[in-house]
Amino acid sequence: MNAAVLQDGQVIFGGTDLTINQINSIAKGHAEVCLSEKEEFISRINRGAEFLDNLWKKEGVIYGVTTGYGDSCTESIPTELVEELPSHLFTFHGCGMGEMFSIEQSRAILAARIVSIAKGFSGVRYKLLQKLVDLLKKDVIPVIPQEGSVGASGDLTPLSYIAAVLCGKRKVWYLGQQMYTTKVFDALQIAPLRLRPKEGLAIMNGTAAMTGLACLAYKRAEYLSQISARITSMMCIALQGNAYHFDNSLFSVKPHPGQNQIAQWIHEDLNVGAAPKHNNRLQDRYSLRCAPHVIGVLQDSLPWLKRFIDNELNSTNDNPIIDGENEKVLHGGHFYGGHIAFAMDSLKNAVANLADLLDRQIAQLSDVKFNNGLPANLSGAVGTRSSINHGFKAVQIGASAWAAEALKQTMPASVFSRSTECHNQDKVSMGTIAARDCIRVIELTEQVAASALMIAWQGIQLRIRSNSILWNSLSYSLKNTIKQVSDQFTLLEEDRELEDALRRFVSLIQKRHWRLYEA
Ligand SMILES: N[C@@H](Cc1ccc(O)cc1)C(=O)O
Repeated sequence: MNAAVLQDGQVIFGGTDLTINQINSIAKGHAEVCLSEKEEFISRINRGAEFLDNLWKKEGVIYGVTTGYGDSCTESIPTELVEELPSHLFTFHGCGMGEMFSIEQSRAILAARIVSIAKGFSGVRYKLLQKLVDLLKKDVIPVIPQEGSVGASGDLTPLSYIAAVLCGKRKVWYLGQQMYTTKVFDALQIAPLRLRPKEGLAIMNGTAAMTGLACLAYKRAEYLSQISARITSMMCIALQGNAYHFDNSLFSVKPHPGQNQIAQWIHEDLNVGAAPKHNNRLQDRYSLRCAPHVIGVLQDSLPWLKRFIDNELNSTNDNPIIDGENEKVLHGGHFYGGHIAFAMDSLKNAVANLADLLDRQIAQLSDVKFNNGLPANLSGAVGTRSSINHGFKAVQIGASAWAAEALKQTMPASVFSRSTECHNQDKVSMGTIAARDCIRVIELTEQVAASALMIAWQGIQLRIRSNSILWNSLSYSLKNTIKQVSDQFTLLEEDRELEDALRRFVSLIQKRHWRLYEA
């Protein structure tokens, strides 16, 4: 990877926990990755693999090594076929369907799997970890179809694409293209690996697909919470709303810290002092007045969501657990992604509520019945020209469609558990479906936020043009965002196609371009 873009420094796998931010940096190709070369780490990893080898020689039976997988564990594998077993595992799971995960998402998934295996309880060789890290280093990224995981025997099918690629099979992303793995391996002189008995299972039997996605979703949601607060402030100015709805003493009696934080940010943006003794101003509609109560649900959820994701990311999500130190093989269900499933089901609900909130704010601002004297659909056309111009009418309709589509995706996935694999997997998490839904909800909400930002900016510009607000009365933070939008967008006077501008705004949200709050 180009050294010039490695702005986030180095990330070392092995020995320490990784953060959600580090997974995001790796996904974006902004971090240089390496594997710990500490003697103690290398020997701890290898001890697990050696212990397994010795145990196999001594006892002759180890689940997933000398037996079939899952419900087929009663099948014992003749010694001469044991070596072939791992390649059967990734081969029969080569049945993923649907769209492919993006390169960014696939890097996050690969990185999440390495974090888990590097905990040292998966019974693999150090060499396998080296090979996995090498893929990231050389940016040779497995192509992974999105569909086919129930999220509780691990993400078996998606992760089979990582195992297969290590062995030189299937396809990889390289230089932005999908290419056959053999071709890229030949060109880069990467030798395919032959998996040792437990190694196929170690790569596949965990929650890395949903967890990698969860790390990406978390970062985007965190930003959406902040930008929704900033947009609400702009909407409040444009609608000439009641700034005292965000007063500090009002919020001191409702002690949700995240909700208070949002109210405080909006209050500071609005540049007003403490509420007067008696406030005659009318109460605004809920999408303004209750904005901290809606955005606050997400803001207050971020800490526990982070804890769930951090813990899953830095866990050994595998089975069986190989404890080389104490020479134990522990059988359990650590491939079960219940925490990520619940986190993603919850996150998509909280985020979709932002789409809904912003869509309602847009509706108020576009409608002359509610917008306190602004033109219909925020059109900036004047004189007779205003009769043929329709301003943001279609963008408002679009925002309603995106909000509805986001809300429609909030059905929890985790409640759709179904018994599968001959009733061995009779309760599963569906966490990967939850994470994919969550990403989609986030995408749609970013579209609504992009429209809301544009429309709120137009509302403020129209107020400035008609002298109903003064530029100098605005807070530093609002002026800053308004200037940033002015660099990207000019006042909508005559109707024009807004698709390109909207797409640019969405991408600027994803790049965290808009300067928001110091949390
Ligand atoms: N997750 C199962 C293993 C398994 C692997 C592949 C399968 O197709 C099914 C089950 C376990 O550890 O018990």
